[in-house]
Amino acid sequence: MTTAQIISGKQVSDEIRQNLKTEVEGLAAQGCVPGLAVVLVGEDPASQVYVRNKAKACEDLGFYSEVHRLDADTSQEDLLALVHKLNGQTDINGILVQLPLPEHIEEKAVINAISPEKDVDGFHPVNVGNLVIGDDSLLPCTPAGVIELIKHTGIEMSGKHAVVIGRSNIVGKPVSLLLQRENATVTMCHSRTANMKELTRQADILVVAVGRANFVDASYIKPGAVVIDVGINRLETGKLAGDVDFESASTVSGPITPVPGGVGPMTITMLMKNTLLAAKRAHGLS
Ligand SMILES: Nc1nc(=O)c2c([nH]1)NC[C@@H]1CN(c3ccc(C(=O)N[C@@H](CCC(=O)O)C(=O)O)cc3)C=[N+]21
Ligand SMILES: [Mg+2]
Repeated sequence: MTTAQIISGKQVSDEIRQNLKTEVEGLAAQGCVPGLAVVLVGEDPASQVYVRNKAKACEDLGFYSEVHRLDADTSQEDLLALVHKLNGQTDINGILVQLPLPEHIEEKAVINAISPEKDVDGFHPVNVGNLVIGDDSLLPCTPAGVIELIKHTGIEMSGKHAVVIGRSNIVGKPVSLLLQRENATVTMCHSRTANMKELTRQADILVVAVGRANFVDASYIKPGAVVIDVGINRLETGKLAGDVDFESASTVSGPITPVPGGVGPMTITMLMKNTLLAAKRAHGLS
């Protein structure tokens, strides 16, 4: 039976968005309206949903937004030309090119083409470098959302053992850096880690980003540990599953995120927060 506290990403997200909305109203009076451009190449159904959610979030918050839907066979050259155009548009403060891109397009070339000041995904090498150094940067959205959710539990990160499963550039690596920034002691596990359970069972905070449905069950978890599930796996049944087997894990864990309704909504909220920050910087207001 689940006795664990469920961390509602939806609820935390709504609270943050309410604050962002208030700030946007104040900025509008100063002639600053945050603008986000979302670029989608091809017709991946999951991407369509995310892009729609992002456009809706913009509308709810009073942002200006543009959605550019390009054919799956769009050339890299044409995509880069659009990015350059958006870099030059003063009504656009944030640019997000939805990943993954079709195989004939080199993702790195596209990410590198986005102005670091408009890189609201936090994927550009300049922003990644600033994150590593600890300088001001636009933080990657999912990792920033994970930290917000942990903060929301009220559980102190400083001095705690945080274990991250996964070492991707978009989640595992940056979330490890952010946890360190919060003074946690961080262990990173990945597919070649030999004694994974031994490590995860020592975790006061466990962040799971492996991309495998229901990979982590109760046997990985120290009683009372905070568990953050970054996984979004679409099952054959059409249902969404996390990387954590919630039913099992929540019998031993402390506060734990569900999927859906956990990290996902926070990712979009952090995107909005980054776009607002980029807009303020562009207007010399931050
Ligand atoms: N350049 C780029 N930046 C991204 O941030 C990016 C991307 N590409 N490609 C795809 C992934 C995935 N992603 C999600 C965002 C929100 C939810 C989300 O809102 N999930 C809801 C459920 C949505 C549903 O029902 O499918 C939830 O977990 O409650 C999920 C996934 C952003 N991504
Ligand atoms: Mg989630």
